[in-house]
Amino acid sequence: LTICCPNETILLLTESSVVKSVTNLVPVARYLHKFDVREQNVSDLRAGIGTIVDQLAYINSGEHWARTKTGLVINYRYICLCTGGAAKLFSTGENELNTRIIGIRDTDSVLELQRRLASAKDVLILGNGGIASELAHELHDVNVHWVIKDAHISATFVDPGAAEFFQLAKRETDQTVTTKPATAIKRMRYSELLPRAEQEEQKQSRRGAALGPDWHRTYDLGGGVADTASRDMPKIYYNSHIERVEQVTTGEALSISLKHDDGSVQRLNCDFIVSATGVQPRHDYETDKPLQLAADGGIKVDEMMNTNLCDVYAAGDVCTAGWPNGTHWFQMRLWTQARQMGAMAGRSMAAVHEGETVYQDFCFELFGHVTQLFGFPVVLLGRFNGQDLGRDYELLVRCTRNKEYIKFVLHQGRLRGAILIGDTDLAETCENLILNGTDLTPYGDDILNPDIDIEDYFD
Ligand SMILES: Cc1cc2nc3c(=O)[nH]c(=O)nc-3n(C[C@H](O)[C@H](O)[C@H](O)COP(=O)(O)OP(=O)(O)OC[C@H]3O[C@@H](n4cnc5c(N)ncnc54)[C@H](O)[C@@H]3O)c2cc1C
Ligand SMILES: NC(=O)C1=CN([C@@H]2O[C@H](COP(=O)(O)OP(=O)(O)OC[C@H]3O[C@@H](n4cnc5c(N)ncnc54)[C@H](OP(=O)(O)O)[C@@H]3O)[C@@H](O)[C@H]2O)C=CC1
Repeated sequence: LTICCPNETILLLTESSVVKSVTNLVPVARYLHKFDVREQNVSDLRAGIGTIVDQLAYINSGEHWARTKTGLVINYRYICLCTGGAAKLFSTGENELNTRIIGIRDTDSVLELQRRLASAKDVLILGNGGIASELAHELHDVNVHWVIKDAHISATFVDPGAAEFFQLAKRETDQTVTTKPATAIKRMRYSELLPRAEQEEQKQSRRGAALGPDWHRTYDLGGGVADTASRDMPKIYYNSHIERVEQVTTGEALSISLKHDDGSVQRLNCDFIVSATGVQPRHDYETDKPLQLAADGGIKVDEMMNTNLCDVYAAGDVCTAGWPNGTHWFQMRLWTQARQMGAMAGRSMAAVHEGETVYQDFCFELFGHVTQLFGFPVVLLGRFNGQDLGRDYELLVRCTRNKEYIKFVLHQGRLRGAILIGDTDLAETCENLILNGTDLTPYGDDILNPDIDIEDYFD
């Protein structure tokens, strides 16, 4: 907004004085970027943005004003809701036992994880997505029990072949605990700027922006078991779910009963559970007219990031894409998409303000995500796991043990998705092949022949 409307008043209302921004933005392909996320104090934000540290409590969209939790009333012309999400936690239904279940969302939740890890011998990770995969890779000096519903690890991101690649690499490459930078636990959270009175209150709801990429590089996630230096893969319980959680009568541990899909039951003990079981959109404020929500609880937005309320926009984890998904795009609650949606909302608000027309950004034509899993660079493109392609697709895989894993998803001879693990330099080629719909049938398996440089060939 500051770029599109440099002369307008722009106010950032945020419940925490720590805000996150993208830094070190590096293009990986035409529409793909990798970046770091840094925390900074809201007072250090660029000129042109006013800031108020307070919580949004109410929006009167008819009269264009909002009220904060401390009673401040703010008149606005346009408002964009970027209030993110909260960890969706597994619950035992018993409050006492639920105190032994934690989620990971923001800086404070990681500090809580560290606190519990310090004396833990056994920790259970529940879930098979981004956070669980990162914890499985980063936790050390503690017995990790990884409970997943699927037949392979990291199922929200990769297929069984890539999962096997990661597990082999973890076993075979030197995974001794790489000592973290000597710095003590780097408190990534500045001391709040709030008056003392509110500091107490703030402690109750100390929330902040979700952690985003590289969070685990800044924290030592070591447990309380004598230094077992190695970073073996956790003990994995496939096709399983938690059936019962009880307090072990003698002592502190939890007794967990797992039920496997084949009907068998297994028991284990742990000190606490990390529920890495997804995100629920967070909009704990009232509005004069009801916000239209999607089935997953997100605020429904159109391709211009409009909600159903006049001049009210939404972007990031709090919203759900309400427009017909492109052939190669679908929503995933990621920093990658939060950043793209925020930029789209800003351009959309500015266009309305200036009486101009703006079109949906091209980035919503193709799903792209750059990340790291188990220490490998990973690029996910298009329908990388055959999402919504039914059974009517074929896979072409090239794998070099502990070096690279490349999977092409081909539908009627055309590339529809790709998983690129390792330094493959194929991201831009795959972007083009997906977007151009090039018929690859004539090339057969040669398309992944390591002796043929397809980057040059299709350049
Ligand atoms: C552990 C973890 C690791 C992740 N790793 C990655 C990764 O490697 N790559 C990736 O692409 N994505 C990753 N993600 C996902 C990514 O962090 C989120 O998709 C992204 O942060 C969403 O951005 P957002 O701005 O929509 O929401 P958030 O980052 O959650 O920010 C929402 C902000 O709104 C504030 N807020 C909420 N309610 C109110 C209110 N009523 N009034 C005022 N302020 C309010 C919150 O305090 C927060 O500052 C990770 C998430 C987690 C939890
Ligand atoms: N490297 C990256 O890009 C990272 C991205 N993130 C993002 O941050 C957000 C939060 O991460 P995360 O919490 O891992 O969410 P994810 O959506 O990545 O994973 C949630 C996992 O929990 C499973 N699950 C959900 N409910 C239950 C349950 N009751 N019992 C057992 N398993 C359950 C899901 O299975 P199912 O899918 O079958 O429902 C899925 O495997 C996500 O949007 C994620 O994409 C987080 C970390 C790293």
